[in-house]
Amino acid sequence: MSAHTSFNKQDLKVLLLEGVHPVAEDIFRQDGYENVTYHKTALSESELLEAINDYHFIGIRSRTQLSDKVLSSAKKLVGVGCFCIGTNQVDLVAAQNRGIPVFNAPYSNTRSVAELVLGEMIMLLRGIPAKNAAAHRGEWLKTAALSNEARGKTLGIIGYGHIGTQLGILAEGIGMKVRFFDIENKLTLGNAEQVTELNELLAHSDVVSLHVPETEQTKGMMGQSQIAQMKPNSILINASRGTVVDIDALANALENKHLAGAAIDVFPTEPKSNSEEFQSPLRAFDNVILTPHIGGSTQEAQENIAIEVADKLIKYSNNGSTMSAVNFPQVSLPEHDKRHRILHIHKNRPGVLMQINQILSDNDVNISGQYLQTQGELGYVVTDIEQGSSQTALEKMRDIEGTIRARVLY
Ligand SMILES: NC(=O)c1ccc[n+]([C@@H]2O[C@H](COP(=O)([O-])OP(=O)(O)OC[C@H]3O[C@@H](n4cnc5c(N)ncnc54)[C@H](O)[C@@H]3O)[C@@H](O)[C@H]2O)c1
Ligand SMILES: O=C(O)[C@H](O)COP(=O)(O)O
Repeated sequence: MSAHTSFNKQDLKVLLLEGVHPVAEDIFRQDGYENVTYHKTALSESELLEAINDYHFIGIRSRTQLSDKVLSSAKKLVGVGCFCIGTNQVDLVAAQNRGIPVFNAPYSNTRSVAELVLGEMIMLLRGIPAKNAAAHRGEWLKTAALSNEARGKTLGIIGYGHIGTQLGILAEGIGMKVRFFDIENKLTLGNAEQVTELNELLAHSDVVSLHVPETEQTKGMMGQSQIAQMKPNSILINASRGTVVDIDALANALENKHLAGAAIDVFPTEPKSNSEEFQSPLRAFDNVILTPHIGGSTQEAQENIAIEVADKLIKYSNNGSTMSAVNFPQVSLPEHDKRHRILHIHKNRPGVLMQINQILSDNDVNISGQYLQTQGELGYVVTDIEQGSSQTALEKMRDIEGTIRARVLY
């Protein structure tokens, strides 16, 4: 990674929230970013509105809401790092319109979620949560009623992505039959079987586990009628996003004993901090495992995420590379030692590249490398030039119609 950037790294301010693993702060500092502020908690909207204007980079997890309103106050913001998988807490379009790439860690905590769900599935099939709660109250529920082995049971996975596939393999390892529903045609791993109708999956699964992202289609996808389609005495697990399951419908199904149990890690509304009370109708049920959105919260996952996302933010800051940004044209860039690198982010419209090159030609600037990528409404041109009049060229490029932002690295 080049040690030279147009900004003095000491002047670039980094805000890390929600107790991201401390190795992220170490990585920034080791790369020369001395101005790092670390908070263990999320900031409220009003706190963010007050603070964010000072920062060039922000690192968050799933709690911090980077809305259009918050981003409009973030005048200096260069990049956002979601130190998690989900990016639904960020208004990605608003960030894109401001030329701010958003990075995440799409894989690092997936194994942790799959392992948790496997454990919950075994516990629920044996009726352990209810027996455990009763024992804590002094009751002795020694019975084999509604207590089953996982072997030979059917697991229905909804969303067969990074987590769903790993869960499928782990479940097959203990002798379960795995079926899945996904909107895409997926390569099946092990002996898993893809089904084309959600209702069919629901009707024949002993355990249904959700691993979809939060989208318009997945919001409320497990409502009253879908839960009613589930096999009597089956189990529902949700460690994806809280909006995917209708909690009141689930509570009804548990109340009338249609389901044998559930494990829920994510909720439509979650406490903003560990000191806020957790409210949910599911608290009434001993046969429900309730966890505070910790599917990906293991030491291993959090450290790997911190390394991955901090590296992506630093690479973008130092080098302009946007590989794996979720809302931005992706450009993988070589080092630019001994050259100046101009980054030009603009609205995707014809003629911008031509104007950039005209400016360089008019200023006798020799291009040594050029990269263009577009995504939707956004265009990103990176031009490596021989050292010299990059600042003059940059000023002129900023005047090109449709320019969102431009900066030079040297
Ligand atoms: N509880 C936690 O702490 C925790 C941790 C990590 C991830 N998550 C959540 O889990 C989700 C899944 O993670 P992943 O890494 O497996 O994601 P992924 O993108 O690898 O897989 C998601 C899968 O869902 C499928 N899908 C999308 N919409 C669908 C729909 N309407 N119906 C059926 N399938 C659909 C996609 O095609 C894809 O195969 C994340 O988006 C995140 O919200 C939660
Ligand atoms: O999107 C994710 O990776 C999970 O929901 C975990 O979020 P967290 O970092 O807030 O625990």
